[in-house]
Amino acid sequence: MFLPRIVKRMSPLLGSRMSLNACRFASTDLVRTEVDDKTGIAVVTMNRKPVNSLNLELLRELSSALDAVEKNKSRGMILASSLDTVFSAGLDITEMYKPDQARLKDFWTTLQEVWLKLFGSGFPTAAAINGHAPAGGCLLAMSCEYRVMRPNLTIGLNETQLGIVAPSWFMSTMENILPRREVELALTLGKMFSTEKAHEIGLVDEIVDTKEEALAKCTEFIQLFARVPREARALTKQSFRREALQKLDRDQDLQMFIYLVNQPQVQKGLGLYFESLKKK
Ligand SMILES: CC/C=C\C/C=C\CCC/C=C/CC(=O)SCCNC(=O)CCNC(=O)[C@H](O)C(C)(C)COP(=O)(O)OP(=O)(O)OC[C@H]1O[C@@H](n2cnc3c(N)ncnc32)[C@H](O)[C@@H]1OP(=O)(O)O
Repeated sequence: MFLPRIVKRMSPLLGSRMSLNACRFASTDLVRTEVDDKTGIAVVTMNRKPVNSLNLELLRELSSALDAVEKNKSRGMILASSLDTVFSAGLDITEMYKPDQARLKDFWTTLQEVWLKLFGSGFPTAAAINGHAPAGGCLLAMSCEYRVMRPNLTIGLNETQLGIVAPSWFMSTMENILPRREVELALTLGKMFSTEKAHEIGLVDEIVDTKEEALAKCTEFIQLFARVPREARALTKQSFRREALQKLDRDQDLQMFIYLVNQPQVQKGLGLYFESLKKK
């Protein structure tokens, strides 16, 4: 259970430029939320070693962090990772391989919830992609309004490479950024883009060398909205994203997921993939 701890502290996060700003922290082991008092922007940092794979607990805490950002009326939110080379490895395969059925249901429902809150948020969002972002990691980054990434990393929806199918709302999220043709190719190939290629096609907005620069660029993006009336901005964003949001029929999607994941050939594929990751 996520219990936000709100305390005043000096920010160690953004280096010397921001170190004098007092921050409010609402943190757990898996997700750290820090609101800069000067900018009013919350940085939500995923912290699940070794690769921020999204298990039920991490998803629950992300969901609570998004609620806290909304409730605190933050000016915006930056999603980041505490890890040096991985933003998020996507869904935790162990949640889907030989799953406990009740937990599997909870897991998928919580993932839906996180996406609905992040993609559908009224506040501005940006992703500081300071590491690889395959599959579910790419979904989180794409659900934000702006993406800043370090060089020589990879990002994409690689599901077909694993023998599984990205749910239609993963597809709609990519389609909110890239032209349809590009999305179809990326999805059918299960393409992982380099940072540089992702920037060239517009999947990523800026490339920077360090995490600190990524956070600074995300901050600049969010500050673009400083003079735009908050409600008007929020309703415009939500209206623009409504079609994608409304297309998700949560019950039907859950049933389809449970059915497909439990298919013997999908279980076999997930098992082989998981083994190959371990042997790497
Ligand atoms: C027809 C049927 C259709 C559908 C039904 C089924 C499903 C529907 C749902 C579909 C949606 C899926 C979305 C997903 O997100 S699936 C997950 C996809 N993720 C990946 O493919 C990423 C895999 N990981 C990597 O590529 C690398 O780990 C990464 C580049 C992120 C980092 O590399 P690095 O070299 O730094 O670390 P590794 O040595 O590879 O890994 C360290 C340990 O972490 C474990 N690991 C990695 N990724 C995962 C993961 N996603 N889940 C669980 N565990 C993971 C890895 O095994 C290593 O473990 P140890 O060996 O140290 O024990």
